[in-house]
Amino acid sequence: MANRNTSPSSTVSVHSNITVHTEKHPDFRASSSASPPTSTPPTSLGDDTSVMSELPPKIEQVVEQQQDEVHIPPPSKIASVITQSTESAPSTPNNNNSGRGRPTRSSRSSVVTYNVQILAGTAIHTPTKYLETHHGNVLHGPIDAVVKANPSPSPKKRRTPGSRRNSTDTNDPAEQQLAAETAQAAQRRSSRATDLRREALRNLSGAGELVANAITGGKQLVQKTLKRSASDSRLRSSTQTAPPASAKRPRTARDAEPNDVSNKNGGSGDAEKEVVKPKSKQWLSQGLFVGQTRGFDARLSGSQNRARLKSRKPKENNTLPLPMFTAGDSLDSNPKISYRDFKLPFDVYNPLLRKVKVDGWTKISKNRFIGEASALWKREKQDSSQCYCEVEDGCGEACHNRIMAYECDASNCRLTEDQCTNRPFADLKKRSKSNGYDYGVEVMQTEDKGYGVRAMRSFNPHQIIVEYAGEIITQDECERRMKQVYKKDKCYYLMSFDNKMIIDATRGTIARFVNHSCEPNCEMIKWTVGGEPRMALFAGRRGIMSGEELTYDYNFDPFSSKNIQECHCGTPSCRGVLGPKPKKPAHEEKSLAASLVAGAKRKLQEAFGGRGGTAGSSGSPKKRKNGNSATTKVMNALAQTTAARAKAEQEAVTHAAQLASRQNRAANRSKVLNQSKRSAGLRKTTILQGTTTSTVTKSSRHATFSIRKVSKPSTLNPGKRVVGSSTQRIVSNVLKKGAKKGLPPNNNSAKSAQTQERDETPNQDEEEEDITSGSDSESPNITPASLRSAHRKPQQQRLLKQSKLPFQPLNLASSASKTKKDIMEIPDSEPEDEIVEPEESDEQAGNQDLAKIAASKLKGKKKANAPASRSLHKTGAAVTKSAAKARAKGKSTKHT
Ligand SMILES: C[S@@+](CC[C@H](N)C(=O)[O-])C[C@H]1O[C@@H](n2cnc3c(N)ncnc32)[C@H](O)[C@@H]1O
Repeated sequence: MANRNTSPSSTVSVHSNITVHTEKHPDFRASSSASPPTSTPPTSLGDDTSVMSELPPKIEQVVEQQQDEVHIPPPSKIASVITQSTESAPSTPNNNNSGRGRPTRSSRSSVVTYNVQILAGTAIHTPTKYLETHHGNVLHGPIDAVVKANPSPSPKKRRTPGSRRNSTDTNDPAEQQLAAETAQAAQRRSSRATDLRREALRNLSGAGELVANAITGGKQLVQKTLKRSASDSRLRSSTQTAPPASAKRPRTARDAEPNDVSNKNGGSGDAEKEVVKPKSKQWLSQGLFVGQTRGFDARLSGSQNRARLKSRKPKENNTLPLPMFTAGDSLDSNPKISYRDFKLPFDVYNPLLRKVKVDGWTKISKNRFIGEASALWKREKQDSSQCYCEVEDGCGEACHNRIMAYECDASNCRLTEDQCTNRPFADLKKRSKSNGYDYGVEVMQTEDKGYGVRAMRSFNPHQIIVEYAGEIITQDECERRMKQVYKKDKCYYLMSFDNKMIIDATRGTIARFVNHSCEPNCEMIKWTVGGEPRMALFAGRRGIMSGEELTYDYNFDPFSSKNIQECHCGTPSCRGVLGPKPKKPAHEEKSLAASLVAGAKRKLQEAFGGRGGTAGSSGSPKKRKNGNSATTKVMNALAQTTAARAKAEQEAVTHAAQLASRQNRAANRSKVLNQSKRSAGLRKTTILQGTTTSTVTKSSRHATFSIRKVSKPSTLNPGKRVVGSSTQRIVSNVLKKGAKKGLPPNNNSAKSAQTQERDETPNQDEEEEDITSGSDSESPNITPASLRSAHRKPQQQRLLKQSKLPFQPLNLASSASKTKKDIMEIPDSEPEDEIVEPEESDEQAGNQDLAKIAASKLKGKKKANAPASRSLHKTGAAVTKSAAKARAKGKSTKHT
């Protein structure tokens, strides 16, 4: 026993304390080791010597025989035997000292303990593998039958799973296991009985007859039990070579395969063949759908259906194969196919909503006024917006409301809810009523930014994601909370809102958890919904993929340096802190159009308020407050203005040159025309013949061609004094007078002036008098382009802008007055350019006039600038008023 093998594979029991000599049938050695580790605890008996060695050889033989026959006595009988033996035990010499407290070794060994589970065969925790190893070779039944069934057992050979399968001839592992377990249970019961019997024998070693009787009785009992168990069909089937599984019909042909093979190899014949035959599907032989295939169309005839079936192409499989099974293979097998990256939907790769529980977050879904905020909130209606979109537009990108960040509703949009696509907050409301994936965001735990929010679905570019709502508080309340309530907090949920109020989302929507990023994927935008401002998080221009963390740029105002926080957004352009966005240089910020508008404004200021943008900007307290950035802005603006001015000057010069060449060409043409017309003896020419020839010639040209064209200042030839009393001069006079009277310039006066001109009054004084008298005689022929163009204020502005002349509102009067002056400056050498190319439109004509003015202005820029502004103020009430208005406007703009 000292060298006893205690390993689990040992065939010697360490618990039963019985060593059975099994020379005859070494295979049976294992039967004594049936008791698992949890069975009867070891006693001190037999540590040195085998009990069996003390047994008389006769008894040992009996035991051997008993074992060979594998009789299992019922436990109750055995117990009675054991009781008897223990009762008789004190009479044995080993128990002599029982009266002195601790009993002797041998007496202690006689105290039998039982493991009821083992005895009942319900101890299922013994590893099956262990049991298989040790009890697989136990045979059951009468010896004769066993010997018959196993004529030449190979005692040393261990059973492998393969060999076991061969012996059972089944492939169903469940059934194999069931059979094995049943067999093992039976073995356990039998071996336990044997063990107990042996123990009983050992205990009764000195009991002589009693023992012999007991054994005999026990033998009978065991035999009876064995017979009973042999009659049990399950036990019987477990010991038979044919597996119990074979009784069952296999479900598939594959299941049946091994049996088929065994049949081919001389298996058990036709009966078994039938057993392995797979189930055949039962088809309907009657009823409505008999004979119809899946694609059968009842409207077609049989042959048509067949033809259709034949012609049908195999359906293309559009289902996305799961990448974990196929993507790799596909990539390897077909390198020609190009694949694109994709992401699985959030609910596929992350199917469960993660409910992160956040302490101290009271969720509210609507803005709530707190304290004074409600009283101080300005309730007057916000600026309204209206859209005029058509149904086809659907309030798309061009929708006025959308551009102005106003939500469309019945009051400001003609489209219905279904037609209009500019109702983000209404959409959000709908979404919030559906499931979590529709709503689309959830709180997550980030690595180093605390909580965050991630998308559980994809969002289109600029689609609304979630509203930022909370408590609306005043600035005072905000300061109080910062100092008192949130003193120790690291995270703030405060956001500037409308009416100088603040949204505190400490109690608010999930949007409060959205973290900052210097390269964000969302934007926080204020919208006007039903006349009220509301903040919401919108997807950026790239849109959002499911699973992405949502971020926006806080443009954070830390209030004090104490609150400056380190940024962990980890983007390449991270600014390092949760600070405000650096201001972009003005030229980057503004579009070309915006800068042009700004330039025009500046010029307005120059014209009305003083020279240069610096003075204007310095007057702005707001800009002064802004410090460096404001200065930079002004400097940039100045640089821009200078550059634009230089460019415009260049353009004006070019334009003037073009005009000059055009005029030359026109003059040449007119010479030819004049010659032919002179010969025709025109009336006007005759009238004017009393004056100088040259005058006649020229005036006749005027008379002939200038009825419509003369109005252009450029067409006037100031070199000819007589002709100097041209329409323009008259117009300017009329306008001047009108302006002096405080009258707005009107076409009538201009027209009357031209009517006068039509009469070709030779004397300028006369002319002027006539004009003063204000003859209103109208001529349908007189619609001078110059008058129309002169009335086109924007046109003038544009040209003036080009020429960089100071802006002149109601420029008509001043330009007219100056025209007169300018005309005087134009040298005589300028020929009859009044005969303008007939193909030119009125507008072009006007342009040319103004361009000419511009060109002449450029000649003496300094000179021109100063009187211009002066004349502006002098020109008349209308001008003064508008100038004052414009100036006031410019100033007020600065101050806001
Ligand atoms: C509106 S809360 C955002 C939710 C916050 N992470 C939380 O756990 O409740 C703003 C606070 O989040 C933290 N935070 C947000 N974005 C961050 C970033 N990019 N880096 C570091 N901290 C950030 C800052 O502490 C900040 O005060």
